[in-house]
Amino acid sequence: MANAYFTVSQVAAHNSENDCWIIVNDKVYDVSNFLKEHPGGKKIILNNAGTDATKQFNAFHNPGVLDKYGSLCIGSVGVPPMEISEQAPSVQDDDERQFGEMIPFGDPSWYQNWDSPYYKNSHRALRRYLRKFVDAEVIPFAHEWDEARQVPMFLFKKCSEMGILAAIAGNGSLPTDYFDIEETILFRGGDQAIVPPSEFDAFHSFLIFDELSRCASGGVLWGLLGGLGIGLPPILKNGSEELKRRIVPDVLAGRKTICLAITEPAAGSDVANLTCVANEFGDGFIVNGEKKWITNGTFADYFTVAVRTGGEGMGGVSLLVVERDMPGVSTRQMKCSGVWSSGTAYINFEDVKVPRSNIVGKENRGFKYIMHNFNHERMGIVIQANRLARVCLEEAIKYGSKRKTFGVKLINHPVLRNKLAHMARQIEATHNWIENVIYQTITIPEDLQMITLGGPIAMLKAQSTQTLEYCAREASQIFGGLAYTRGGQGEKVERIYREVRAYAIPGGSEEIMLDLGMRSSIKVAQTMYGAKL
Ligand code: HEM
Repeated sequence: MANAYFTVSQVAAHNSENDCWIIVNDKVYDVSNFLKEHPGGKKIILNNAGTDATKQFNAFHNPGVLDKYGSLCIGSVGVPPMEISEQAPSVQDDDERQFGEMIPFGDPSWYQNWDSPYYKNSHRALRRYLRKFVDAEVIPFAHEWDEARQVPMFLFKKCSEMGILAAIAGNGSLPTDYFDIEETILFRGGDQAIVPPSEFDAFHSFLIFDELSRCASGGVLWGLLGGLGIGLPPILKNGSEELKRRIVPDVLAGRKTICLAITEPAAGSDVANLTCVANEFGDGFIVNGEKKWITNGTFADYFTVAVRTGGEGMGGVSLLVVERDMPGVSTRQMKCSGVWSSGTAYINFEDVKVPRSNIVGKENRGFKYIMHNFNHERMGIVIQANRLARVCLEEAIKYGSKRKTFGVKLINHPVLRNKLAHMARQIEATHNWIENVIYQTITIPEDLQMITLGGPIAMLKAQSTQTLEYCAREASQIFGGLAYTRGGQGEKVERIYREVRAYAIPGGSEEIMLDLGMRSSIKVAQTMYGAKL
């Protein structure tokens, strides 16, 4: 029926409460049974029964609403298209210089006709694939999942099938020993793959985070990738082969989930002072302590836990994999301002017996592994924060182009354009810095990266979250009351505004990031580049 075609006068005949059709964007909707459920009321639709209500619809909704109510669509206005015998030539990948909706600064500049040295056809193909997925399968449900405080498990499976879980865990390389590349949508088929595995690089990982972040929900992003993105890499990098074989394939297949448990009620950014203790016990450890604000902790099967196995300070810290079904593990979901669907947990370990085979790498080397992981974690936060800021700008421009005050569209008020310009300049500056750093992660040897990139990445984190805070605030001002209510047209901006702190604090607070960034950069300049300071 959705392929049916109707004339305007056919639609006009359905204009009563029991038989009510409307046209929106050339599609015909039978809303007869929906009238009583319509959140905006029945009358307002009935006033437009049988007519083209596109203009009225657009004034009150985001276009995405219709994706969710697709079942109401019964066809289109007009006549069926003629059969085309030969397929029209498609746009060549190389020609895809324009991609997306062309809202100014609503996408990175290489989507909007600018040249870039960083991206190839495989990046363009990945971008196309992810956009379709996020538009159809994530954005329409983000609000629902957030309100339910849970990301559905089928999404893990779906992301595994695509190859996204493996791509994120590998951070710039694919952990091919632990998943079957030919089972994934993105990487199967060798050179013919959407992303040929031999071409996979850190810009593909960047794109995955960036495109997924268009869902405008830190809860969904962290719910899906927050635990895996930081909990699995230390195991992949430092764990014994036996530990990796036991854990990694299940997590990459979306059958099991993992999280990283470092922060404690009294130890956040000062990791070296953590108190959760693992004492030797037989051929293993007995773990006691608390962890707090642990992303995915509510549902994770595995916890990569920072524990004290030695003396005070950083030299006494190890990483240990604790499993949910080990006696003495309990978790409870915390009530946070934002990122509701990410399963943020408070965790108790009470006399949990953990076999020695679950230690990650060497005993008392955990601090180094954590520090190494931080660059990766922070870059994930940076990329998400900047896209969320971009979503705020995009939403504000779209809304400002339809909403009028005093007879003038919001974007035609200089005072509001000024806000948009300040948002755009910060987002673009941050984006260019991100690309520059990512390029260095490809060109600089890995052991040097920790030394030379640690400082800039720390500062970049502060840069991106301050940009996010600014954009979320200014977009909220532009949306007015709509950004003060959950759901509806201001849905994305309202949610992002609530999530700013979830980006500005974890992974290192802005204050610590800025100080660390400068301290480390001065040291690198003196010791490596010969600056006489
Ligand atoms: C297929 C047809 C329609 C669907 C599926 C639909 C769906 C919705 C939904 C889900 C909401 C809640 C807010 C949101 O999520 O955006 C809403 C609110 C609303 N709708 Fe509709 N709607 C339809 C048609 C219309 C039409 C034709 C009009 C006006 C002529 C209209 C006017 C409103 C108003 C005034 C609100 C309240 C907005 C607010 O709270 O600020 N709707 N609608």
